[in-house]
Amino acid sequence: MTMVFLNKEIRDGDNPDLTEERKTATFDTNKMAEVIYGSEKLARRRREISQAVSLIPELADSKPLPFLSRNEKILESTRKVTALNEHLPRLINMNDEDEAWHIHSEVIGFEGNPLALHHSLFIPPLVIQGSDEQHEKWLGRAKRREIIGCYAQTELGHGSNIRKLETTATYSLSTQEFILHTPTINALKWWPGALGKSSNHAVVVASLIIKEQNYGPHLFMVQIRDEQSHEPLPGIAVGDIGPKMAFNGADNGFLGFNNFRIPRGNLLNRHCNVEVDGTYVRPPHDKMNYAGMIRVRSRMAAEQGTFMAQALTIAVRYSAVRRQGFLENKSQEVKVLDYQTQQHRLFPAIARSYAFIFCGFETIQKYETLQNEMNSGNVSLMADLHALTSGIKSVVTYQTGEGIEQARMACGGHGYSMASYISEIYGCAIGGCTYEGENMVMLLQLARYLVKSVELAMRGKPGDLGPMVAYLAYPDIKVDLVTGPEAYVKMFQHISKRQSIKATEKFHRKMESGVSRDEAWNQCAVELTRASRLHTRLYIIETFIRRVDSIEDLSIKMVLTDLMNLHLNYELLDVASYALEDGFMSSTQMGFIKNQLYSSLEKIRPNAVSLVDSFQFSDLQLRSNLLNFLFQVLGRRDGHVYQNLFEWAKSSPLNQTEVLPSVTQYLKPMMEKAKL
Ligand SMILES: CCCCC/C=C/C/C=C\C/C=C\CC/C=C/C(=O)SCCNC(=O)CCNC(=O)[C@H](O)C(C)(C)COP(=O)(O)OP(=O)(O)OC[C@H]1O[C@@H](n2cnc3c(N)ncnc32)[C@H](O)[C@@H]1OP(=O)(O)O
Ligand SMILES: Cc1cc2nc3c(=O)[nH]c(=O)nc-3n(C[C@H](O)[C@H](O)[C@H](O)COP(=O)(O)OP(=O)(O)OC[C@H]3O[C@@H](n4cnc5c(N)ncnc54)[C@H](O)[C@@H]3O)c2cc1C
Repeated sequence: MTMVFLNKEIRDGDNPDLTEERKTATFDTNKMAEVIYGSEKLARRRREISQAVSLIPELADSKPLPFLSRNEKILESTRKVTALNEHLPRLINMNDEDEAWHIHSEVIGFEGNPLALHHSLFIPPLVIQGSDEQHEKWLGRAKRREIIGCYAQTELGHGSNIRKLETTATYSLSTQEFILHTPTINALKWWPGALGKSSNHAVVVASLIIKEQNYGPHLFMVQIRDEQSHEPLPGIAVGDIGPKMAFNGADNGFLGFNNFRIPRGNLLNRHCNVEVDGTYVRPPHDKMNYAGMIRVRSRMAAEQGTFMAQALTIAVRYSAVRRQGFLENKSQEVKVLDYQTQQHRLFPAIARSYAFIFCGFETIQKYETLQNEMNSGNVSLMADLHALTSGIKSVVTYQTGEGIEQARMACGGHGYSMASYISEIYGCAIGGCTYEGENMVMLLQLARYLVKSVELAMRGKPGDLGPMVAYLAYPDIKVDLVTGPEAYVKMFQHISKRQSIKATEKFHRKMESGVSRDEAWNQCAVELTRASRLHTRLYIIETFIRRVDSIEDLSIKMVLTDLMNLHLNYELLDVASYALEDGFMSSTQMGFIKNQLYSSLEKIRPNAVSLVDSFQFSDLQLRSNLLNFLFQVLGRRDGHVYQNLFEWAKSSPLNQTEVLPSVTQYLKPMMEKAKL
């Protein structure tokens, strides 16, 4: 059986415009996939999994998802995820999180499903915060999916400020239980994915109260529904919070407790504990209970890079088959991908997708190191990684939203149709600006770290700065951008350093003028968030350069160098005003950057389709299902867009009858009345 991804193997039936694009590539997409996903084995496994899934009819969508009601979406996503469950052990390595993620996104798409958070937010905190005994009790059951869980932290009244969560877990000395209680409407848990209708367990975050003292947010394992009847247990109110911008195949929920009792052993107590007599045993780090959030944020760069890559695959392929307008040759309209404006819309976003994925691999590895260190009691890396991942999650989610929106606009009218699938990807990805820490809030967390680092540098202690911020103490030496990437890094370092120092100095001046610390912080917050973004963008650039440096295959290195140069020039141009302001960058350099950018667009043009093909998303993943639905969508690999759009429209439920009730009940009488 042939794999459907090779650019060498060009299928006869493909749109000739796309075939032509694939022939111009200077590299092999399978080789590029190895670089994107980390190794030959990982890339091959993804292809094998996609191939295997495409051969199992019950894993295909039974209808185009946008035509389903909310109830149907939940039913359909649950049907698919439970069918998938049956096949999983045969299709993937069950201990491999990346394989699990890949296969779920193949089968489920972006609509969400009632088990998505079971694996990403219920099991991980149990692993991280639960003791061996607690693993024994719940982990096996959770992994076997005997129980379904979610992560219930956010409340109606509080999401960002976790210290003010109002759900209480009060220790009862007499019964050695915790009493969970929701004192007000505001204290209802609100938002947790899969809580509304599907889960029967939840990791609940509640303020721990012992002898009237509040010890802050802690994690508790709570059974919320009966395992047989699935009815909520007495003392529990639970339900769905209604439709959302996206994720409508998932049941985000609310949850309230009325003096609901759980055993003392349900406090997840690997790192902290409440002893029988109510003695509190502190964790080794104050924010140990937040470790799970660092984990999720550390995965967001790669995740969001992949979301953007999917939208770009759709937009770039479509742009290569969409012909409109003329350039020099007036006998044939051009592919819209030949317009410089179209390239400027799409190619920098392709570069960012690659950059985010490369950066993501580094942050995931950093988290794994942290996890190992934490397991042996060393929490010294937590602050650095919290700062880094706070910045990264904020920058990548925002820029991914921008990139996907550009991809949609680049598809013109058809991008606005749900047949493009881009709006669904956008709805899901843009949620990332909010979930796992609202972006501004997280940028301000990184800013705390930057301000402290600048203060250290100011106090003449550059040796105390961690490697990520060492540049804050570097001297300013002008650079010649012609010399290559290192000069770009130095220019970016100058910009980032200057903004961090400016924001810190402003903060200090405010306090010196008598403004309180908190108020001064607020009055500098915009400048502080700017510093955080610049620092993070610098970090992403550095990870991109590191990755390209490490590549041995020459053809891959050359095209990735083009992509990296595009990224460097695009990013620097975007923030150039910071360096022009103090004369660090000259207007001649500014002109150089622009010219480099335009020349990068030209260099990338012949490789554009193959750069997105290299992500190796199957048509199923892009909701262009090969088995059941030959008529979806814009991003299909074979490029046959128009006839499939027509089939898509014909399948709309509105077209199942010629005359709708809206006409007979309202329009017809109106027109009749007008004739009288
Ligand atoms: C299956 C495939 C299908 C494809 C489709 C699907 C795909 C999408 C995939 C997933 C998406 C689906 C669903 C999304 C699920 C979302 C879940 C959630 O959102 S869970 C809830 C997340 N909530 C948050 O993130 C809340 C954010 N707030 C906070 O983290 C804290 O409140 C905040 C802002 C950090 C402040 O905490 P606070 O206790 O008040 O601390 P201070 O600000 O006072 O800081 C004190 C010091 O502590 C340091 N700190 C803070 N946090 C940490 C930490 N985690 N680690 C280490 N240190 C930390 C802080 O820096 C301060 O240090 P200094 O005093 O400055 O030294
Ligand atoms: C799709 C989705 C899935 C989710 N899944 C889950 C889940 O599974 N489990 C769960 O527990 N939660 C979940 N959440 C909730 C999510 O984590 C919170 O919505 C998020 O942390 C933001 O908190 P908030 O809603 O309180 O926003 P708010 O904090 O109310 O934000 C509103 C505005 O106030 C600003 N703001 C707030 N505090 C500050 C500050 N200190 N400084 C400056 N500005 C500030 C913000 O920047 C924002 O502009 C989910 C949310 C979404 C959208």
